[in-house]
Amino acid sequence: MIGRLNHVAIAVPDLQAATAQYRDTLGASVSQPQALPEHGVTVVFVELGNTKVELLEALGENSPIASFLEKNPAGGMHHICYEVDDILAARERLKAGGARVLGDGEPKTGAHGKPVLFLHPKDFCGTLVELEQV
Ligand SMILES: CC[C@H](C(=O)O)C(=O)SCCNC(=O)CCNC(=O)[C@H](O)C(C)(C)COP(=O)(O)OP(=O)(O)OC[C@H]1O[C@@H](n2cnc3c(N)ncnc32)[C@H](O)[C@@H]1OP(=O)(O)O
Ligand SMILES: [Co+2]
Repeated sequence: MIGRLNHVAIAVPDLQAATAQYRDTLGASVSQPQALPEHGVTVVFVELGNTKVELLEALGENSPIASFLEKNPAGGMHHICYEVDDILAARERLKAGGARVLGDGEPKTGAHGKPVLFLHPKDFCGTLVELEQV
C-alpha cells in the first residue's frame, strides 16, 4: 500500500532561521514559504533529490503543531509522509485494520496540491504518518 517516502517533516519555532540553516549552513535548495492557513502551518520544502524535508512553522491560533512545539521548543521531527496511489482505498483498509484516521477522515489538499490524510502517531510506532496520493 505505501510507496515512496514523499517527505520527512520537521516542526520549527522560526521558519526563517531554519530555512537559513538548511540553505546557508547545509547548502541545500529550499523553496519559498507556503502559508497553508487551512492546515495551520507555513511550510518550505528542502529538495534532496531522492526525497524532501518539509520545515513547518505554526500559523494562526489553532495550529495543530502548537502543542508539539510547546513540548519541543527547539523543534523536532514531526511527521513522515508516504505516497499512496489511492488514498480512499488506503483509508478504508487502514480503518478496517483499526487505525485512527485523524480529523473528519476526509482527505484534504496538502502543500503539493494533492489529497492527504494523517494517521494517529500512537498507532504507528509513536510517529505521526501522513499519506499523500500521487
Ligand atoms: C497537509 C499540509 C502539509 C503537507 O505536508 O502537505 C502538512 O504536513 S501539515 C502538518 C500539520 N498538520 C498536522 O499535523 C495534522 C495532523 N496532526 C494532528 O491532528 C495533531 O497534531 C495530533 C492529533 C497528531 C496531535 O495533536 P496534539 O499534539 O494537540 O495532541 P496531544 O498533545 O493530545 O497528543 C496526543 C499524543 O500524541 C503525541 N504526539 C502529538 N504529536 C505528535 C507527533 N507529531 N509525533 C509523535 N507523537 C505525537 C503526544 O505526545 C501525545 O502523546 P502522550 O504520550 O499522550 O503525551
Ligand atoms: Co507534511
